[in-house]
Amino acid sequence: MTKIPFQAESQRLLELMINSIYTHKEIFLRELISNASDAIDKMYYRALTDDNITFNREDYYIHIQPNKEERTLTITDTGIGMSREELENNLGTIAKSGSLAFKKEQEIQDGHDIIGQFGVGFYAAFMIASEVTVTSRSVDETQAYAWTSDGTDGFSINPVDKETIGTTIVLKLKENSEDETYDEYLEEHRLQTIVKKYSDFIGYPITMNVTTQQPKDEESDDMVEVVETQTINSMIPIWRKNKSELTKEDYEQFYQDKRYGFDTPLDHVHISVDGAVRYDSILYIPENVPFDYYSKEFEKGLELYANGVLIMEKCSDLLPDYFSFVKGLVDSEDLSLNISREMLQHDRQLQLIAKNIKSKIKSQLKTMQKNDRERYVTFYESFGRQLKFGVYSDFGMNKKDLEDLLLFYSSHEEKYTSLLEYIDRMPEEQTAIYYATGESVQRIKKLPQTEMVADKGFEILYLTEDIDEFAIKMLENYKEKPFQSVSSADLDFNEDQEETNDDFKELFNKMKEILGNKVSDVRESKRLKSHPVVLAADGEITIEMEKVLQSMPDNNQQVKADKVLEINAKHEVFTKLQHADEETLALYTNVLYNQALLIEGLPLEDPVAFSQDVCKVMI
Ligand SMILES: Nc1ncnc2c1ncn2[C@@H]1O[C@H](COP(=O)(O)OP(=O)(O)OP(=O)(O)O)[C@@H](O)[C@H]1O
Repeated sequence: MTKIPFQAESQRLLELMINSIYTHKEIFLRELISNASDAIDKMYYRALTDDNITFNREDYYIHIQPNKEERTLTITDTGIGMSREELENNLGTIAKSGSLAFKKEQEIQDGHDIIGQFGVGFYAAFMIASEVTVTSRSVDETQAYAWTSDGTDGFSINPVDKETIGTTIVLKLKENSEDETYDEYLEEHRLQTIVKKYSDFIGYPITMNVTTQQPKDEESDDMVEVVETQTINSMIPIWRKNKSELTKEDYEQFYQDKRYGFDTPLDHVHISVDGAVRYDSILYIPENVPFDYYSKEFEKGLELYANGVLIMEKCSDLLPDYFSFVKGLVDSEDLSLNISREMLQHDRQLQLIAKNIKSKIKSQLKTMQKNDRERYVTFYESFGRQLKFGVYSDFGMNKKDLEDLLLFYSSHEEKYTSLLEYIDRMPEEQTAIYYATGESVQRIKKLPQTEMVADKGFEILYLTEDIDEFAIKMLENYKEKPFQSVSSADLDFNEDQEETNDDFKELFNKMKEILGNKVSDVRESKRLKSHPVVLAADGEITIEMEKVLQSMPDNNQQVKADKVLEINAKHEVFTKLQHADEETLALYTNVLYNQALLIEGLPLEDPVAFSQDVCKVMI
């Protein structure tokens, strides 16, 4: 039989893994058991929709058998099996395409990365085996096939006899070397320990023929070796266990086993509800942003089990988009097993669970925000953006749910603050929540607009992300305090300032004429102290929003802020303007306007003309 080569990328990953110095080689068993358990799940699920198949739970198991003489370890399952094509496709391709391209080779130091991020599952077998044979018979076929490979260049597939449906994997262990003894995977006790450690919660019995010493007969002291088949896992899924029996490490281990992420979760919630709807759930808040989180490929959702049987891997209806980073599962006795995806959407039980879960996540995050700020900031730096999207999307429908979870970097002690903390610190005479937008905190701090507000002793929120101002605009106010941009043209807390005098007005009109429709108005500034000029915006669209909208690929080019050029009448430059002849006034006006654009981080319309204007001023 000719050899079929591995796909190029699989081949490369395989080499990396076989030769990796990955120290936790024992996880190969977890991978194979987990595949076996999935295969039985599939069988169970199939039985629900196919009347020709009956599923008796007792008939389904995973059996592990070491053979010391032959140095083999065999893992058998009674799952759904694989056809010839499935063997070729499923075991010929490693992980998802593009995964190697994503991870640069030098970043893969110990294999941990590959296993964690992409789930190379089955291939982990080659860390300990020099040859792997997978004999499988699919539920849909009478002919079985054997897939064999030494993991180097390819595999072969041959028809073989197999009476029962399911899969048997024989691992021919590698020869022991100076650094590694592979014989340990032939020891019953070692295998039992690995199963207990990683696969205890698997919902089907994991059996093994275990040798024990027993008295020869009741009266005798003589012992004999007895071999009996034992179930070595407890079969109670972790989510059905009592919270008090579980440690933080158990939850973290489960997170890793389930490959919810490669990181250590920041927090978890274990919920057991026994009310109008009964369910158990474990939810995790990851620490790191998954590599595909902001791509189209990312699918949100929780695993959904109906009474211990996995019926959906990513049930998206269980999570609102703004909590799409949450990982975990829900298991409910009340869900019907053969429910379709479409029906599930309208299922009342599921809607109740989703609602419940949403408020649990919210309160968990609030608690973290209150009790462990450092951890919350880590969370927020990863996923705060998603919360702000949540405030903004669906026409602000969820803003009340989310406003207390938001943090903004603030001028007060230069750290993150919640909105509640902000208003608690507000002096009595302050009526609004002030914010300033810009590319970075450093840049915002230097904005002329912030000067007067800061001088008044009012705290300013520094908004540096694209989404920030959109979210703020959607919120409108927080506990009845309106949000006010320090750049907005109607910012006015200098009540005692006199009306702009008529002479000034005439000058401003002339300047407006010079600038034409580049600005909607030229006015005296009420916010500037030491700077001569600034741009403000009239109306709903701010300059920062204009920048964001213009940078988007859709046709937002038309959306422009109504820009107002504000002049500081107390600045020396203003006296110059007052005494300038027509030509000089045009020159100064253009220079000032361009300076204002630069301060805002807006592009100059004609940099060359600006440079020439500056030279003219200097000469
Ligand atoms: N024991 C088995 N019975 C039936 N199908 C199997 C078995 N083992 C593997 N497969 C099939 O081979 C595929 C590839 O397995 P592999 O472990 O490489 O990745 P995976 O299980 O899909 O992903 P991951 O390991 O990341 O969860 C599986 O998706 C499954 O379809």
